[in-house]
Amino acid sequence: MSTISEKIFSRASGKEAKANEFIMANVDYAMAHDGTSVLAVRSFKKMGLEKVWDPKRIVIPFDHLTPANTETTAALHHDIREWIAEQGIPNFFDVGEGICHQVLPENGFAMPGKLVVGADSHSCTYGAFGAFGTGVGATDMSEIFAAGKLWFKVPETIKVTARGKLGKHVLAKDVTLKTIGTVGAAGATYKAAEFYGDTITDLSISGRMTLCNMAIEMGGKAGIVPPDKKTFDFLEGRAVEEYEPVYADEDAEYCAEYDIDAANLEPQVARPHQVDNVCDVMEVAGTKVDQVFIGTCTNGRLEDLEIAADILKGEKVAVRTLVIPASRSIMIEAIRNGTAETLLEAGATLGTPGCGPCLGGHMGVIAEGEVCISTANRNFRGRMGTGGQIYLASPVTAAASALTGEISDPRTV
Ligand SMILES: CC(C)[C@H](C(=O)O)[C@@H](O)C(=O)O
Ligand code: SF4
Repeated sequence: MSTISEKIFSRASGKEAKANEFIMANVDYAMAHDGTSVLAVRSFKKMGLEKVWDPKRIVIPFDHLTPANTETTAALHHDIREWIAEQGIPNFFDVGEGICHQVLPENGFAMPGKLVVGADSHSCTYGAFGAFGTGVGATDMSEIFAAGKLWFKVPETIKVTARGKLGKHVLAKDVTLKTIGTVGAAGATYKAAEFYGDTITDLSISGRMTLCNMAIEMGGKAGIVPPDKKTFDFLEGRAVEEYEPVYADEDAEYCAEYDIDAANLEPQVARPHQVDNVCDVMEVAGTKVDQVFIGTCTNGRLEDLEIAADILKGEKVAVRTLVIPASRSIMIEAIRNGTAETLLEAGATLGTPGCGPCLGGHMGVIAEGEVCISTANRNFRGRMGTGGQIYLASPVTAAASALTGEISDPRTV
């Protein structure tokens, strides 16, 4: 009677692991990006260590401040590149390759049953592939760099079941926001979430990534979709090693259960400044926006860009609209299939694959008093610029709002 998390931690610790126990687990893959690797490497060096435990199991994408925005960032990038070369870490993805949470799955590091730990809170994205993906701080990451293991408290698990076919212009992001609105921003603190129901199995891999990506926004340690044929097809020729899918037992114990009625779901929006401040789009329709941002590890995939392009085709945006593909390969595909051209012709700006203005780093921060509707995962006060207001929504709601210059229900434009 075990949950997916208990099974993954049992394998990773070499002993039967049960919720609330403390265990030492072997990490399958460890990720740090340009933002956090700096601190992890500093702490690693402080321990007086020379070589990392296993260079092949470390993945470092540069995505947060890329291309470098200041001389300080450029110098940090420079130092980390040197350390990566010194350590012989083969899985280094430099400026322009994309956002860590897109780069790892695309390159086959997120696999069913694996323990994938990242020095970034949205590492829960890897749960879309049936992995236990979770974020840790940079100091914890330095321990993993050193020894390949870390202690964990095995989380309890909540079960979220979404049923019903999604209506027109209602997307994975709406299911995600509804789930967070229902569970609450702290409702799943230090718990894993397992996602079930026909709505979830019907989601594309991209949609499942959106859902798992935001598990941390309800406090979740992980968000996991049980792997199925879609997962295995995606991983075909991509997985970097063999993997063993893991499923929960019928009588696994859940600490809470939630049901989401997806059939009657309206497009959702999270209002400033909390991710669980969720409502139907109609409640905020008409709110004037200054900027639209389509991108991030939540919604910067090809499917998201295509959905936006569908709405914007042959039209002109009414406000500045920034589109940032989540990875190089997504950008290439968007160029190849005409999506990029459609977006550019509609007046959107296309940015280098990476995090962009998501956390207020650069490339599209907003001014005091400005409003941005964004496809990202966080709308905290000041995140995209002090005094700015962020509304979170799906790519189709964001694109519809770009057309009108105000928050709009995509079913009405
Ligand atoms: C910079 C990084 C530590 C941070 C995170 O952990 O999530 C960032 O990616 C974010 O989304 O706020
Ligand atoms: S896109 Fe945003 S949420 Fe995702 S890793 Fe980058 S900064 Fe964090």
